[in-house]
Amino acid sequence: MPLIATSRPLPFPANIPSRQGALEFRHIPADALVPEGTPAYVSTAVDPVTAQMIAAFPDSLRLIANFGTGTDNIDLKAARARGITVSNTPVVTEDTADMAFALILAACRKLGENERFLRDGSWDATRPMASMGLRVHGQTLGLIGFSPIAQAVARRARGFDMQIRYWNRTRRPEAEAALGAEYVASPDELVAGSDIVSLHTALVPETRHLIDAARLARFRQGAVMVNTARGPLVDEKALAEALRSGHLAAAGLDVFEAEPTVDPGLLALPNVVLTPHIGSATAACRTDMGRRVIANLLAFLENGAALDPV
Ligand SMILES: NC(=O)c1ccc[n+]([C@@H]2O[C@H](COP(=O)([O-])OP(=O)(O)OC[C@H]3O[C@@H](n4cnc5c(N)ncnc54)[C@H](O)[C@@H]3O)[C@@H](O)[C@H]2O)c1
Repeated sequence: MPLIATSRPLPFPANIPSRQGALEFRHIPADALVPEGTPAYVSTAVDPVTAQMIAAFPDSLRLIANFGTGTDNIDLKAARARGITVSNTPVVTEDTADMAFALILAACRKLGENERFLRDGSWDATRPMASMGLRVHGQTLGLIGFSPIAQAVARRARGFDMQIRYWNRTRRPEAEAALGAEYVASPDELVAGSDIVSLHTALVPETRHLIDAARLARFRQGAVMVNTARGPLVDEKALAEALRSGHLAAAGLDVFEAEPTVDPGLLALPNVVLTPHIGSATAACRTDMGRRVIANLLAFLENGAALDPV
């Protein structure tokens, strides 16, 4: 019966058969030793798998199956050095794109702020022009990164008659033509020419603080920024300042620099919509992700190759 260590208790069914017998999932806390003989470790995107943990894994452990798409929680270099395969669950694209679009709409149309007015009894049909929301349809959408999620956002934006521009470290002519998107050569040029900017790059050392104070200064006056990718892509303190000064009209954030802590400066602002990293948090998507973790485990245990190696 293969023992599969997990970084937290996971609601997997008890009797998943494999050629080596039913899989037995057992939560092993980060500071405890994974037993010898364990072939795989399942992590979730919010549980760090550090170099120290990887060094302490038994020699039998050959696969880290991440329950999530982003693998920045795992020290990939340390895994590679020990010859451990890492897999992910790239089945969250459409749900996360829905979330990015929900944040675009919520930030531009001030959904959070307006709902708070209604709930606290301040319904006021005569509110001044300055408190009005921003138009979404027909605006210019700038995508930072042309990842699968970015392209799914672009498909939605077409239905809103938006002009789509993107910057990616590699130009993607085919996807660009299919989506009617315009390639822009630098992030600075992209933010300077977009009404709404949405972030979609992976978090790697080169993309940390891709959006810092200097780049925020290049955004259009009154622009909107949405981040459903990873918090550390943005210098949160600089973003809070840009929102406080009004240089940015609004933001929508699903991810944060030090989750689950949110910068108090952001919490204090009315013009930012904040959600607790729920890009993939639909019941259907989480079910798909769980199935994909199991499919990766079985493929690896039975055929020696994961379906979704990173
Ligand atoms: N909010 C959520 O719940 C949620 C859900 C899924 C994914 N995500 C995040 O969304 C983002 C996009 O995910 P995805 O699956 O579409 O794509 P991905 O994670 O495969 O990222 C690919 C993108 O990152 C860019 N990239 C990689 N290395 C780079 C570098 N050194 N410099 C510049 N760009 C670089 C690539 O060019 C590409 O555009 C990721 O950050 C991912 O972690 C968030």
